Amino acid sequence: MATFLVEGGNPLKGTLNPQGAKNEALEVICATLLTNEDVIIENIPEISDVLQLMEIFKGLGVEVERLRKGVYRFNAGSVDVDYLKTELYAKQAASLRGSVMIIGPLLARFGQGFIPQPGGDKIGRRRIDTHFTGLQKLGASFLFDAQNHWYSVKASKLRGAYMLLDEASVTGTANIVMAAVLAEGVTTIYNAACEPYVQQLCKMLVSMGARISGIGSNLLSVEGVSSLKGCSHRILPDMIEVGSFIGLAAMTASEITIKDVGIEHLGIIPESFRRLGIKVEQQADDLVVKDTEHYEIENYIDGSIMTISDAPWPGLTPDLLSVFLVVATQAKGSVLIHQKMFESRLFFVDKLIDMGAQIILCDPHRATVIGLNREHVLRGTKMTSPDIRAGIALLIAALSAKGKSAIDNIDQIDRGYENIETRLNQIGAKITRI
Ligand SMILES: CC(=O)N[C@H]1[C@@H](OP(=O)(O)OP(=O)(O)OC[C@H]2O[C@@H](n3ccc(=O)[nH]c3=O)[C@H](O)[C@@H]2O)O[C@H](CO)[C@@H](O)[C@@H]1O
Ligand SMILES: C=C(OP(=O)(O)O)C(=O)O
Repeated sequence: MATFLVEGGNPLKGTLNPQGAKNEALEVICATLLTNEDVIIENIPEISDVLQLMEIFKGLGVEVERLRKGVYRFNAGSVDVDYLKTELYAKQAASLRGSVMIIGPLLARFGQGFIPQPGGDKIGRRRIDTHFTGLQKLGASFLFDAQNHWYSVKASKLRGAYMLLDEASVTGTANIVMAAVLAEGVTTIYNAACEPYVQQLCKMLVSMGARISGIGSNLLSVEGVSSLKGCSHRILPDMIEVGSFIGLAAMTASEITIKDVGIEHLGIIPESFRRLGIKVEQQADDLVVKDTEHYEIENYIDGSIMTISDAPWPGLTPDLLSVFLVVATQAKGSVLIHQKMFESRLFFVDKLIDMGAQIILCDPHRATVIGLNREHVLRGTKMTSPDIRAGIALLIAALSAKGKSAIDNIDQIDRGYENIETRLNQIGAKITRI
């Protein structure tokens, strides 16, 4: 397991280019299984989760060709479904969350799909019931092998159906849509997730010949077609990385320009940082963060303490709450961070408290942060990255801290941020990978 050694306290200045979105990449790569024609995808982040998914695809017999950095050709003309029964597949699929999304397309095209308990962040219970109830509605039979933690689906034919999802699951909606595009008849999905990742997936499917309406809403209608063709698709900038960079600039009191952010796809994210008092200026499609020596958290109109909480899109993504939390530690004022979706994502605050932050962990879902207004800078320390987003939050804390820090288990950060130390060192950070 690699470690980052971080020398904190250096001001950063310059421009950062966000990578392509991890969660969109995982969805659209899975969608390439739906056609026997070439699909070209641009702006793929070359991060460990995505590279691991590509390894699974190669095992399945999919041609995966790197045309140039971030641009890949996929051809699923011949797929060896028996690969799903190998031990290697079980190991690979269990290492990332995104692997769960091969089920829908494989079921649609080959009548079967298997998946072991998917991996991803260990941030609390992560049920996948919604995926399977949706696929069952389309006519699939479902089996769960509780002893080996294997989920499997089978269907000789899928038929469109109406369904009201029990929760707006992001990967669940993706799986169901990918199955429905090749089902016979119309599928209506109510309470669908509509994060930009899902919107982008649907747009790519439409360019492959699928018929989907309601894209961007929580009511999707999919009229099944008999086959899909190839297409070219470009992945959006990673909104979580954009948010992480806003947090980094504020916390280190730096001036950073974040280029080509895809502003219209960021939803409530920039405004939520502004509510912490951070000046986030829009210049064309760039965001500029500056003058962050002091930033003051807003209160509600009645004077009470503000809450920053997550919600399904267009609410605030849960994947940025760790960054909001760390940024609040140097603000003026107090805020309640309420992570509603996941129950084990806030425990990393212990490390921030060791560094001198004033945080009360109220319960596994809620933490109150009392901002220090830079009257005391954080102190460098030794820490471990428990998950991808706590990892980046700890890296931001270490970069703002006085003295040296060591962050272990940075493989977690590598899951979602490409060459992060190289990119941050280019604008003045001092991070060494050992
Ligand atoms: C690979 C990928 O794309 N991962 C993302 C995806 O995970 P994933 O698709 O696994 O997450 P889900 O959307 O299924 O659910 C996330 C969590 O929120 C809960 N939940 C969800 C919807 C809802 O209306 N109410 C509710 O409580 C679920 O029970 C679960 O605990 O979406 C999550 C929620 O944005 C993100 O954190 C993950 O980064
Ligand atoms: C929770 C996340 O990822 P995953 O769903 O892949 O574990 C994340 O990206 O913050």
